[in-house]
Amino acid sequence: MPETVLSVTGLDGHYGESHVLHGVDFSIRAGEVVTLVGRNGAGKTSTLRAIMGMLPRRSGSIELRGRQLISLPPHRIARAGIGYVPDDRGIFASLSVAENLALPPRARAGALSDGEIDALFPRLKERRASPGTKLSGGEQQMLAIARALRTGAGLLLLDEPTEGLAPVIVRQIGAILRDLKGRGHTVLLVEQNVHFAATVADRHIVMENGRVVDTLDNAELAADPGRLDRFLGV
Ligand SMILES: Nc1ncnc2c1ncn2[C@@H]1O[C@H](COP(=O)(O)OP(=O)(O)OP(=O)(O)O)[C@@H](O)[C@H]1O
Repeated sequence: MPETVLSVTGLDGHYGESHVLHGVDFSIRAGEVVTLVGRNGAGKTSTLRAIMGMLPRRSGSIELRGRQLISLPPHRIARAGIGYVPDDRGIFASLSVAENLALPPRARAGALSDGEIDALFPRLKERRASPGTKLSGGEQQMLAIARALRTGAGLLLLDEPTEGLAPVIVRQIGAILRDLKGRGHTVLLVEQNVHFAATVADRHIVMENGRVVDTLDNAELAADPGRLDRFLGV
């Protein structure tokens, strides 16, 4: 069995007085692509933010390859090897593609080289000198993923990478995720599009009211496509 990369146990999280995560438990093994699914407000984004140290109050345990992260600040968590692509993608509009890519330091061994980034994201190579403002939503998403990979992050957290993108671009993002999986990367993504999720992920973690309420793999999803419906309200 591959090693456990991320282990989240009894994770609680608050925004001020608002208690939004109630003992979240799950783990992810090396090379897995796993989705977090659930209704709006279920706590998916907050879970990613808690893992990155960005939720103001959090408690419980978050281990990255056995290293406890719960008390570390976000920059130390990023340096430990987690790349985070938030739902707004975090692209600097006034900087070019090349400048956006070069922004975070190459923190670790295993970082993708510029050549590898160009091969994986040919569209970005063509647009190296374009400012962030001139990029389509899909290009921004690719740039944000490329930027995370360039740091050497072995674990990627992606918040709704396909949101608002045209089907042809969604397929390209899917191909990139499958390529990354083939290279041994581990990915946790929030995904509303269950059909897309089934084409890229090994396993799906279902959240409701700040808790994990079900976990199923693709074979289970295929055998019982209605199993997610009651959680997603479809
Ligand atoms: N900055 C914030 N301040 C206060 N409460 C927040 C904040 N962000 C989210 N919440 C609350 O936390 C709960 C979980 O929200 P979260 O965004 O994690 O859910 P989600 O499953 O990612 O849903 P969505 O797809 O709508 O983002 C919700 O009740 C939400 O209203």
